[in-house]
Amino acid sequence: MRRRLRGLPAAVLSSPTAPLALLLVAAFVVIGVIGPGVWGDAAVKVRPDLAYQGPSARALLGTDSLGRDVLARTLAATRLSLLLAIAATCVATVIGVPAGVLAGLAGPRVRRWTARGVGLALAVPGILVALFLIAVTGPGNLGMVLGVGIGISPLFARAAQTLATSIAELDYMAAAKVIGVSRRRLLTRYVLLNTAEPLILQIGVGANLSLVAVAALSYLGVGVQAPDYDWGAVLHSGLEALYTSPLAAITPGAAITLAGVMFSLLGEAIARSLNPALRIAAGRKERTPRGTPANDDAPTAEKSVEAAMDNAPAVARIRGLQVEFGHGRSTVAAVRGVDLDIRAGEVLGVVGESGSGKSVTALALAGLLPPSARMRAATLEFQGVDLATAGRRARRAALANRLSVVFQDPMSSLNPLIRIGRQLTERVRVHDGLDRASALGRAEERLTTVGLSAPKRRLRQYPHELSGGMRQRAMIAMALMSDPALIIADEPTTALDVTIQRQILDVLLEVNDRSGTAVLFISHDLAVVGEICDRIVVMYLGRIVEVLDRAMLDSPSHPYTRALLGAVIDLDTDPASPLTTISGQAGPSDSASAGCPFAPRCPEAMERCRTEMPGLEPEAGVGHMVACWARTTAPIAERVG
Ligand SMILES: Nc1ncnc2c1ncn2[C@@H]1O[C@H](COP(=O)(O)OP(=O)(O)OP(=O)(O)O)[C@@H](O)[C@H]1O
Repeated sequence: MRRRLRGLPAAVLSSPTAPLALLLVAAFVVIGVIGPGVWGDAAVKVRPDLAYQGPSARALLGTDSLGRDVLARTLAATRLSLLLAIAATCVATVIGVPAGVLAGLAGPRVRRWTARGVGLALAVPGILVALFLIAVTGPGNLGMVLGVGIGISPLFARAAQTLATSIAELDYMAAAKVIGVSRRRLLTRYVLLNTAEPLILQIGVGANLSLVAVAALSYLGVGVQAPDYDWGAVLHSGLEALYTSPLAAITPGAAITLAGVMFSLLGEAIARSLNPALRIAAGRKERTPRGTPANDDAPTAEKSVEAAMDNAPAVARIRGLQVEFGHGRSTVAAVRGVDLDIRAGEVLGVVGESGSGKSVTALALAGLLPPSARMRAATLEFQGVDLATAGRRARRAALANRLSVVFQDPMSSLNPLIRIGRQLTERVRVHDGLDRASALGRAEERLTTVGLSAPKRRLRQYPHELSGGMRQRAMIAMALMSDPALIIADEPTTALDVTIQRQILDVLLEVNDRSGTAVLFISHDLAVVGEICDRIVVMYLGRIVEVLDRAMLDSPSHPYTRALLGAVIDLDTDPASPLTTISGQAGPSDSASAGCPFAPRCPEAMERCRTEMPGLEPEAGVGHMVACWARTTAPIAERVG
């Protein structure tokens, strides 16, 4: 914390508008503190005979309707005006921000209803809400502050909800959930910290709105009551003679405007100081349910699956996994009865076109499905713990210690506001109870394992200070922190350039070799999968259509796998011959049909393929399984080659 504060003043000052903001803050603070004492007497001295006088030595900016010094009143009113605006902003923040953040993190139904409620509340002008509250509580500061605060709180709620929802969907939130970061920490260190910058900007704007609303209410006579006065009250007593003595109205108006500018600039400077990229740049400048068995419609044949999966111990066992999204009629079946074992120490590739359910299957295992997903599974076991029936704590403990996820986009996989060292050590400090020094020692060792140079320095850096490849290495190091039994790598190289892709794949393979960590490698790229994986699972529209060893990749059985392979370009591809394409497109209508989902695009489809879903059946070769009528009804001699 101390270290963070070091760069903070520099970052605040690095904002181009910071000098003006600080000047205004200093001026308003001084005037607010000394105002009532220094100008209080002149401000209340009534001289009706001197009403609406122009500037003079006695009253530099003229007088109001009762002959009082306009400048003295404006200066003396500073303290109360600012305090009321700040109090109303605090009320709006305390109500709006937590409500918005919690709604943003809630399930889709709560989120929808809250968004509607906030939308309705936004349609009611804040000043009307304030007038209503004042009518209930009677005129006075308390009713006005509460009224204005409540009136503008929907603005804060809307901003906080939108920001929290967008953060909740980022990979680093998912990664933090997998490693078992507590809800409180998720809220403070992940959501609030990452929404602080725009929220503070919003609070600056909200303070400006409060200031104007408070002044307007006092101007209308329902806010600050005599003998007290704020800028709204000063404006009230000067506006009558706007055309003959404009200074009486312009002076408090100018004070309101300047204070509004101060709030906005201050919000901007503070928000900027929370952005680590700017902070560091500034610093450098200075220094330098368990469900029913799924896939009822298909002969899933658990027995044959068990028979075909060899006897190696499985880190994960999935049977009859089904996942749906949406509600009512607009339901999308993303996973439609998946049976899968991930063996200890293997690199298992999952391939298939976009939308085939690869990621959703992995997310279901990692307990990271979004709230809009409905999952059913006969078995969803990780290291012997049935995740489908285990309680939340048991599930979290099982996953947090031994399962890690490396996501596609290294930009969004790490919390941008927390240093690499802290992110890497979070899991082992929370779960293994390691002290800071030992945790940092382990983090340094893991960064070395994944080939990051100067690991000590990396631990002190923020994610934006690393390149994409370095960030992905850091993600893998983070995944390795608690010696996981399984790493889910969901297209971990897609966002990287080709040379870096190769390095990241090598790191994953080395980790697998060295520590025997199983890797579930999700990819579109059959060439890469064929190169690095021991076994390959091919998915099509939410189903597994083929499981095969790498050695069998030259002679797959399923027409879809053959078509995918035909579309791979390598150095042996004849540039003169046209590329193979798979005709048609995978679509929801295919997934809804009772038959094989690939039948509409399959060159070998028979009548039976369109009406009956083939189950995953053993083929020739150990562990080779295929779901295809053309293969499983072929004569056995043909099947065994
Ligand atoms: N949060 C979600 N809400 C609604 N539908 C979703 C959601 N996540 C995934 N889906 C749907 O589930 C299906 C499977 O998605 P999934 O992400 O698993 O596919 P994928 O094979 O991993 O594709 P890609 O390779 O493009 O990532 C798709 O039809 C997708 O639209």
